[in-house]
Amino acid sequence: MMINFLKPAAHKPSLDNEAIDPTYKKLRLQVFIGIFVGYAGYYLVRKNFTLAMPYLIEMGFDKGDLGLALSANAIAYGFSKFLMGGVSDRSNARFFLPLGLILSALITFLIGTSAGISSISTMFILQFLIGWFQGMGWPPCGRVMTHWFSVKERGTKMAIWNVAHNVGGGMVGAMTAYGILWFGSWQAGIFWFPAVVAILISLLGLLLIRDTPQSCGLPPIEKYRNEYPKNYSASSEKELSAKEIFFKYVLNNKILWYIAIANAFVYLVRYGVLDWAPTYLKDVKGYDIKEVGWAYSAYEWAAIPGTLICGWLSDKIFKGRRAITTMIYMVLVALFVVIYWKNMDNRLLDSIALIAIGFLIYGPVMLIGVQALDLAPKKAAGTAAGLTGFFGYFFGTAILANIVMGYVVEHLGWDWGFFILLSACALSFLFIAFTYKEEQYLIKQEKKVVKIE
Ligand SMILES: O=P(O)(O)OC[C@H](O)CO
Repeated sequence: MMINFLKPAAHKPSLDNEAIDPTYKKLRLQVFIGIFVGYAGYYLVRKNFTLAMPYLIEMGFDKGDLGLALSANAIAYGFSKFLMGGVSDRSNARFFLPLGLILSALITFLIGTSAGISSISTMFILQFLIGWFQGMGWPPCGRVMTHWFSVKERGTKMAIWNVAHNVGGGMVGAMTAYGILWFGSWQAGIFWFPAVVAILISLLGLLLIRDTPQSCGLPPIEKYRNEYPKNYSASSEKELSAKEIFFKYVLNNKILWYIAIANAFVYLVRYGVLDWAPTYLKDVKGYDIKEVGWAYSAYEWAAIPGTLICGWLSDKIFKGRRAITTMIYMVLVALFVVIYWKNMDNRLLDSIALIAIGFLIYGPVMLIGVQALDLAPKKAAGTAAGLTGFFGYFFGTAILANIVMGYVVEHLGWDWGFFILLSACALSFLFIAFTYKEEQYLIKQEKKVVKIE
């Protein structure tokens, strides 16, 4: 049974005609800022544990055991993004997003206590909880996006929103450094300071986010923008049951399965390159730790322009065709993976290759989320994106990028590791290509206008 305060916000009587446009404009900006700041906040309390690992190793904990505790984060996140996506689709985004953020922050705070780091099993459980509560972040953002922005705007708007996670992730390092300096302990810097800021951000999210336009006395976005996607009708505004969401609209949607499988391979490249970059650069190419750190953060910062350009291209140049945009990006990713692999003596070229991969890979990461939102009814949007997230994190990140790649590199060498990354580029291209035809149909249908009340 749904907890009462989390239920989707009730529709309000319509505002006067002249109030609709200014209110829509104001609230669209307001809810967008709410989900941007809110999702950046989620990344402040996402993987702080990785920053604490050197201190924990000094305290005598084993690297492998700490890695195991960390893996609980990605595994729980994968399951939660899908299952909590189902709950989010039937919840008020205004309360759901801040609730997950507060819970993530509280657990993060707890990890910073001596009880939180007392044993590997405690750390495993706390990492699992963090991953689980983190899964409550993306789906309400997807709900807000599909209810406040039309299909044609989503490439650009999602691209801008999507950089929130790079901004949040990028700020953790600086906050940690200042936190240690100001508060005098690594626990306070790594865990407590970001957790307190995340709680403040969750209050801001509560203040800014609104569930649906109808809950503010506004018409649905399709009517406001006069843009009606395939199969849209008045019944598209009805909240769905969990059974309808999972079995009618998500699990039997063949195209969503293709996208989800493609996402596993895209995430294999995202984390296969990122997580192994420090080891590869240090062990194979002889980089020192400072150079590795620079290359590592350049990969993340390059994501911001790369994502924005990708969203713009998919909306303006490819007219909403996400598949072809992703396919082009994945070919270019493969090209720079080859350069990153084969170049042995030019450090500038290494940096260019890593920046290019970071610039390019986050476009497909974002567009697959957009495609999932586009292909499901908006009342099932969070679950649809959650299915792709589950494949991305459980199979792509935890199993393939971390475990399989680690084993292959250890036993067969880096050439085989790169063979896996290139195969992932090819397979993501292939599975996205399967969605190309359906997307043409979707875009043609969008031109037909279906009148609703
Ligand atoms: O990997 P996630 O689930 O945090 O999502 C990151 C981006 O927002 C994907 O669109």
